[in-house]
Amino acid sequence: MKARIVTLPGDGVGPEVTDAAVAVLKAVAERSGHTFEFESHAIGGCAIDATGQPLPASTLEACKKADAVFLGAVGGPKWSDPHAKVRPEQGLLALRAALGVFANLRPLQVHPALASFSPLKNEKLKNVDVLFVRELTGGAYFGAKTRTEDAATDECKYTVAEIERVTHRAFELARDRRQHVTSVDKANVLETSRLWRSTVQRIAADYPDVKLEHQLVDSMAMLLLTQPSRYDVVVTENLFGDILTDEAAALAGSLGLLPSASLGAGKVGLYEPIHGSAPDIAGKGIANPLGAILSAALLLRHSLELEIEATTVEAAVAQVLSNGPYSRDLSGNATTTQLRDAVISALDDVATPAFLCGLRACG
Ligand SMILES: NC(=O)c1ccc[n+]([C@@H]2O[C@H](COP(=O)([O-])OP(=O)(O)OC[C@H]3O[C@@H](n4cnc5c(N)ncnc54)[C@H](O)[C@@H]3O)[C@@H](O)[C@H]2O)c1
Ligand SMILES: CC(C)[C@H](C(=O)O)[C@@H](O)C(=O)O
Ligand SMILES: [Mg+2]
Repeated sequence: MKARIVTLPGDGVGPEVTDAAVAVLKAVAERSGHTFEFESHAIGGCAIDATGQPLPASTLEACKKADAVFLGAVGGPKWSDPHAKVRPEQGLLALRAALGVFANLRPLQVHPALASFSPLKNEKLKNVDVLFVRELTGGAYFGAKTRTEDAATDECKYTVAEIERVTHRAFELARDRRQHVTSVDKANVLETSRLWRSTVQRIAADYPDVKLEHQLVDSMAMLLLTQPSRYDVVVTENLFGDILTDEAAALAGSLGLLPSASLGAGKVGLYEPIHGSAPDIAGKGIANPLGAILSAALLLRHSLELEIEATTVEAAVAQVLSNGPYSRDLSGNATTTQLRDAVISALDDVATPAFLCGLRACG
């Protein structure tokens, strides 16, 4: 197949991990006979420096025309003045809104070789396989903001329609997994959460084969650490999902490991590792690229519908996690490019005839 992929490397370690993900996608294309065309555009702090805007119109236009968009990370201390009028993160939020990608899928699995990096004991790490479905285009991130000398507000608003569409997505995903949805809210305090809970409860009636439970976000933060294998699909609002998934990454062993796919009703998906621009390690060539590479696998699966190719990349990453090399966040010495090359070389070990044929209908 032929696909056009827009890359938005962004700031800090963003370009370093994007380079690795693109190299893996190119290696997949070479081996399976697909043609992927890449086009890079500016977003975030580097776009502010170049154009004054965190999401230049030319970047957004290119993203809307693409088959899929891959983003590294945005932000950093250079653009973090609390009084700044424009911020890199605004570019990312505007992009998510413009693409209408309301469902942010963040899968968590724990590789057995990384058990010692997790705060959990071995027994509790067994069978951890959680899919977070984070609402991505509503809530406090997108409500009205006010600021005076001595006060500030961020409105948190959700409409029924916004809750319904992400809930449907979560239940559909649960049907193909272990038929269990946990909806996380703060319904004991927040009106938006009470609307969330009643809407999720109503939608659940359309999916009698899927079990629903509700959990308050504060206790969920604890349960995620103490009983992670209890959870299958976890659906929650924007801010809670942001926080819980960084916590989830700690269970996996490093923030550098978790991927994400942001999907909407339209064709274009946005793919990014869940970590940020990691200013403390940027430019050193030591960022862990595996979250970015796994995001590329999600791109293959969800936007290009190349399931065999996606599974092959995931198997290659799993092989690297079993055998090494490991990056600094996992107590190794491997650089970002060494990890990238190790994954590409592992592709050849795990490749199946179906992968090598791609859509060329060989044999
Ligand atoms: N999607 C995004 O673009 C995104 C996501 C989160 C944060 N940010 C932005 O990134 C900037 C820095 O935020 P932060 O420091 O709170 O979070 P961060 O995720 O950038 O870093 C947190 C910690 O995790 C480490 N880390 C992150 N990614 C890593 C990787 N791939 N390999 C190894 N270690 C890694 C960092 O070195 C740091 O110690 C902020 O401007 C924030 O807004 C952007
Ligand atoms: C950079 C920031 C706007 C972003 C978010 O909060 O959504 C990030 O933390 C993430 O998890 O993708
Ligand atoms: Mg985050």
